[in-house]
Amino acid sequence: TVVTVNGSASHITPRLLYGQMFEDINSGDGGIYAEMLQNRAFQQVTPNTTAALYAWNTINGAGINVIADPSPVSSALPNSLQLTIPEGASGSIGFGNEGYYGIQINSGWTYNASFYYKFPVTSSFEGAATIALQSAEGQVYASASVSLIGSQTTWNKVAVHLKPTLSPMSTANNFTVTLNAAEAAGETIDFAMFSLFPPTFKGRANGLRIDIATTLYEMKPSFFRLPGGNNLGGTWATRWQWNATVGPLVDRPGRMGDWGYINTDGLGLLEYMYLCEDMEMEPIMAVWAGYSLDGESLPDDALDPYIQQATDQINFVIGDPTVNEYAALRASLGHPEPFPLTYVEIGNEDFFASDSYIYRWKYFAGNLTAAFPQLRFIATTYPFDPILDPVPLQYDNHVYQTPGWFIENAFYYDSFERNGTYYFQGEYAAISLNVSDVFGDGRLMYPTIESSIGEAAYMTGLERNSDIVFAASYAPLLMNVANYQWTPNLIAFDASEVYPSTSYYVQQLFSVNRGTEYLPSTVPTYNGTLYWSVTHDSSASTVLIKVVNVDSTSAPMTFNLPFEVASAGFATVLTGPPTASNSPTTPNAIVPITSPMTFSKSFNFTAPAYSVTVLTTQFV
Ligand SMILES: O=S(=O)(O)O[C@H]1C[C@H](O)[C@@H](O)[C@@H]1CO
Repeated sequence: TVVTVNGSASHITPRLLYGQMFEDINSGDGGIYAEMLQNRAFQQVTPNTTAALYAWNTINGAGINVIADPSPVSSALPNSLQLTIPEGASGSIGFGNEGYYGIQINSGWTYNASFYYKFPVTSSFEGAATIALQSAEGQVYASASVSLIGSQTTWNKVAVHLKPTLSPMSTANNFTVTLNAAEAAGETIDFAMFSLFPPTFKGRANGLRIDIATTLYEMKPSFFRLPGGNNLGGTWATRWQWNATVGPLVDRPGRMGDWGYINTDGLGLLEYMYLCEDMEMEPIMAVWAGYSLDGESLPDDALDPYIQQATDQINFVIGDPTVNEYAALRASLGHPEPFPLTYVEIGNEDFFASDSYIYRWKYFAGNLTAAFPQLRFIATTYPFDPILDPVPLQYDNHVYQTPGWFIENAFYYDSFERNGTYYFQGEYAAISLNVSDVFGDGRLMYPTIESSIGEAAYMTGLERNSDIVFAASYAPLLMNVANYQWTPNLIAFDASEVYPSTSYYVQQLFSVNRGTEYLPSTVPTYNGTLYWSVTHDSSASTVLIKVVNVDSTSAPMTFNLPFEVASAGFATVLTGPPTASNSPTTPNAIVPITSPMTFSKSFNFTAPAYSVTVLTTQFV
C-alpha cells in the first residue's frame, strides 16, 4: 500500500477532539472520588434495617443501628449510626467500615479521618475512642485517639490524622472506631458523616484518587463530559440536581443513581469543575431536560422550573458573582473566576423521546441560548431526526458496536453534509463480538486488541473528518472490578491498582499525537484492513502518522511525504493477539512500545498484524 501525503492541511484539529466521558457508573464513588468509606453518611437508606448498615460491621458485640435521628446532623443527612455498648462486655468494642471493597493502606500517606458524634442523652461518660486502620484480622496499622464526652448532646465534629506504619499488600482492611468496653458499658452514642481521605490528586480537598486521576491526566484529554449519560436522570424524582451536589458535604443528601447504587454526590459540580481545571480540560456539561429513562417526559407547559434550574447550573459555572447569586455561591465556595465552558448538552440520548424533544429542545435551547449566547448547545436526538427548532449546530452521536462495525464505518462521517453542523462522538466503544446481539451475550469484560484496533480504525475517520467532528470520547471511562454495571470500560481499577486497557492506550496514542492540523493523504480502502491518518503539529513541526492494521498478517507500506524530514524519528506500536486484554490478572499484557525509526521523504513501514502505530518525525 502506497500512501501519498498532501503538504497543505485541509483543516485544523479541533481543540477538543479527544476527551473523556464521565458519569457515576462503577466509577465515581469508590473510584475516582477519593472518599474511602462506603456508605459514609447513611444517605438514602432505610433506618432500622440491616441493609442500611452496608459496608459497616460491628466489633466485639457492640450494637449498631442506623436511626432516623430526632436531631440529625443536617436536614440533608437525616440518618445516624447509633452505637450501644452492652453491659459486661470487655476489650475493644465498636464498629468498622470495609471501604469500597477494600482499603489501601500506604505508609507514605497521611489519612484524614473525621466524623460527627453526640450523646442522645447526656451522660457522665468521658472516655477515649480509638480510630484505626487495621487488617481484617485485627493487625493495627495506624491509630489515633479522641475523647468522647457524655455531656456532648449536640453534634461535634472530630478529626484525626492517621499515619500507617506499614504498607500491607492486602487491601482487606477496615476503618474502625472502638472504645474500652468496660469503661463504656451501657453507653449510647450517635455518629454521622464519617470520612476517610488519602492524599488526593494535586492535593485538592474532597478530591480525586491520585492513581486513577493520574491515569486520566496522562491521556491528555481536552474535555470532560459530565454528569451523564444515563446518570443524568433516570427518574424525575431522582434526577441529578446540581444544587444538591455543591456546598458542605453535610448538606448533600445524595441520590439513588441510575446504575443501581446510591451516589454520595461528594463528587459534585464544583469537584467536577476542579477536576477539569486540574487536568486542563474543558467541561462538556449536560443539563437535565425533562425526560426520564422510565419513559416519562414533562409536558411543554411544565418546563420552566427546570429551565431555571439549568440556567442556575450554568451560572454556577460561568456566571458573574457580582450579578448572579449562583455565581456568588461559586465565589463563596472559593472560585470567584468563572470556569471555562463552551458546550452544554441538552439531555442525554433523547432519541428515546424524540417526540417530546421537539418542544423540550425548543424551550431549553431557546431560553438558554438567549441567556447565554456565547455557549453552544448540543442536541442528543439523531441528526435532523426529528427536525428541531432552533436548528442544532451540534449533535451528540453514540454507538456501541462490534469491532467489525467500527472497521466498516471508518468512513461514517465522510458522507455527512458540510452544512455548518458539528458532531460530538460522545460515546463509542467496541463492546461485543456478537453481531446479532451487541448488548447481550458475548460482551467483552475488558477491551481486547481486536476491539481496540477496531476503534482505532474508526478514529482515523474521526480525524479525517475532524472538520465537522469536534470532540470524541470512548465510554464508559472507569470500572471498579469489584462492583460494575457495564463492560467493557476504558480503565479498570480495584482498591489499590489501576488497569489501563488496550483501548486506553489507543485513546492515549491518538490524543497525545493529535497534531494541530490534518494533512490529507491517499484515502484508505473502504472496509479494507489498513487505515491511517496524518496530522501535522505546526508548533513542533512534527508529522504524526497513525497506522492501523486490523489484519492477521503484517502489511508492507510506503509513505511519500510532502517535505524533507529528519531521518531520526520514532515508531510507537500497540500490538498483540486479537483476544489479548489488560486485566487485574494480566495488568500489563499489552502496552505501547516506542522504538527509534529511520525516516526519509519516501519511506517504507511494515504495519504489524493487529496493530496501531504512531510514526513521528520532523519536517525539516
Ligand atoms: O444502556 S445505554 O443507553 O446504552 O447506556 C449507555 C448510553 C448512556 O448515555 C450511558 O449512560 C450508557 C453507558 O455508557
